[in-house]
Amino acid sequence: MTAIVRAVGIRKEFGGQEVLKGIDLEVQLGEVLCILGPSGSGKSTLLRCINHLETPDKGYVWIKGQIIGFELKNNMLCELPVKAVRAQQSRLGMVFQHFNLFAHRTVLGNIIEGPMQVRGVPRAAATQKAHELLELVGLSEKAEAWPGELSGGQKQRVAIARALAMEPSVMLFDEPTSALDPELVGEVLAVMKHLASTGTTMIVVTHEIGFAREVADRVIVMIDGEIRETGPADTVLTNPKDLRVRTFLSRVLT
Ligand SMILES: Nc1ncnc2c1ncn2[C@@H]1O[C@H](COP(=O)(O)OP(=O)(O)OP(=O)(O)O)[C@@H](O)[C@H]1O
Repeated sequence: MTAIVRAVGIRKEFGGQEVLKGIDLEVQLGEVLCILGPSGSGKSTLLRCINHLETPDKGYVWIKGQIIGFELKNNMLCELPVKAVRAQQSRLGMVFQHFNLFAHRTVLGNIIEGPMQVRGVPRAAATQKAHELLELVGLSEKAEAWPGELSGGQKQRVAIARALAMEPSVMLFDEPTSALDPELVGEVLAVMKHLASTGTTMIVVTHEIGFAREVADRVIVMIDGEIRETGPADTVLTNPKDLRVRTFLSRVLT
C-alpha cells in the first residue's frame, strides 16, 4: 500500500482550546476517506492542517513522502518560505464550502489561472485541459460565463474543475455541499462520485452520511478533536463501538 497522505501527532489549539488532540492518519493511493463528526469536533481544522492552511502546533504531515511546510537542513527541520509552501499546496486540490471563485474572471479564467501562474502551463494547453475538465463536471457550455451567472451547484462544480486543473495528488473537500440549496446537492455529489470511481484519492469532510456510506472506502468519526472511530463505512455507520460516536450517529441517521 502507498500512503499519499500521512499525518502524525497533529495538535492544534486556538485561544487555549485544544481543537486537535494528536491526530494520526494515513490515506492510501486511490482511497476515499470521509471525515464525519459533530460541529466543532475539528474536522475542518484537520483538513486545513493537512494542506498547511493552518500550521499544526505539533506534528507533521507528509504528502507523497514529502513533509509539508518544512525542509530538512543540517538534520534540522526548518520552516519553508511561503512561496515553497504554496508550491507544495498546489499538489493538494482544495474544495471549500463557499466555492471561492474569482468573481471577475470567467469560468474558463478561473480554471486556467492556477496552472498558468503556479505551474507555468502555456495558455493553449491550460485552456484545452480546462475544457476537458468542464466536460467532466458537466459544464462545457459555461466556459465563458461569469461566476455570478451560475447556481451554487454549478459554482461548486467549477471549483472542483479548478482544483483538478492543478493535477493534485489528493483532493480535499471541506463540506462541499453545506452551502447549497438541497436541490443542488445531488449534482455536486454526482461529480464527486464520478471522481471516486476514477481512482482519485479524496479526503471529504461531510455531513452527507449517504455519500459516505455509498462512496467512502473508509470513514473516520471525530469527537472533540480526536478520532474515535475508523473503519469501512458500513461497519462504522451500523455498528460503532464508541459510545459518543453511537450517540452522534443516532442523531444524524434519524
Ligand atoms: N481560526 C480559528 N480561530 C479560532 N478558533 C477556531 C479557528 N478555526 C476553528 N476554530 C475553532 O475550532 C473548533 C473546531 O472547528 P472546526 O471548524 O475544525 O470544526 P468542524 O468539526 O469542522 O465543525 P463544522 O462541522 O461546524 O464545520 C471550533 O470550536 C472552532 O470555533
